[in-house]
Amino acid sequence: MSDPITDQRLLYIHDQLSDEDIQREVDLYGPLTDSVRQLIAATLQTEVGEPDVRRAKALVEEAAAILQERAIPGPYGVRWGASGWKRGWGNAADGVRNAVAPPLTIQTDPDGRTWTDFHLGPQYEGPAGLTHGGVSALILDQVLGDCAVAAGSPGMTGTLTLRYRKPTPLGDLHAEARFDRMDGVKAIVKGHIADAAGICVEAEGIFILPRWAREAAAASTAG
Ligand SMILES: CCCCCCCCCC(=O)SCCNC(=O)CCNC(=O)[C@H](O)C(C)(C)COP(=O)(O)OP(=O)(O)OC[C@H]1O[C@@H](n2cnc3c(N)ncnc32)[C@H](O)[C@@H]1OP(=O)(O)O
Repeated sequence: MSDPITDQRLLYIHDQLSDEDIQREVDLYGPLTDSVRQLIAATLQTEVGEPDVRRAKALVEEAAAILQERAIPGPYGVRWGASGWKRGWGNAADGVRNAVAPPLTIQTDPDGRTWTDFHLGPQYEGPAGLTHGGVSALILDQVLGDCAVAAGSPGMTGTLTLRYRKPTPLGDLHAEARFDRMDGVKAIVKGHIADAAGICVEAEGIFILPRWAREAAAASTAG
């Protein structure tokens, strides 16, 4: 018997929610996620005294207990409403309900260029005062992956190759990607992260629709 926690296919869910219901959820959970994001930065930056730290801890635990009273048992998955509105709200890079996400708001131009202007706070630090290299990889994985989707070739990341050309500061940054070419079932996408002075990290990604999804797509076309 399949288990929704371990069988990825069961986490692609068509729940038929209306756009109005989805918008209500965005309006409810978006601000909650922003508050938790503020909390993460405040936890890192606070210099208040011990009693206030202990009081804050108790309040955070109380909030967590309220939210856990009724909760899904595992990942959020990817869900679609009745109109096709897609919600990857658990996504670590751009999930509406994921306070770990910077978050990214990714846009695609008519010519297929996919891009985002975003801000990295102190919680994304690696080297002193600079962006963690793994966080750069997270962002580029998402932006390049969305570019593959926009090009009509969605897929899992098979290979992501990065070149860290110069240190990436924290703060205001820009990432973008362009579809390069298809090589059989592999979509090749290239992109970068830049600060105001230029490119910090270059990336090339190979995105592949998993075999099970290719077979399902072929079966539905044949049917
Ligand atoms: C359904 C869409 C979902 C979109 C979600 C986007 C989320 C954001 C991006 C991510 O974070 S994805 C998470 C990180 N990636 C993974 O966890 C992927 C784990 N690996 C896999 O699931 C499979 O290995 C993979 C889908 C990448 C390939 O499996 P397949 O069974 O489809 O590969 P197959 O053996 O049929 O090979 C097809 C072609 O791809 C090539 N290939 C396979 N794995 C590769 C790889 N890892 N890198 C580069 N090329 C690869 C393979 O050589 C072959 O090339 P040729 O057609 O030229 O012969």
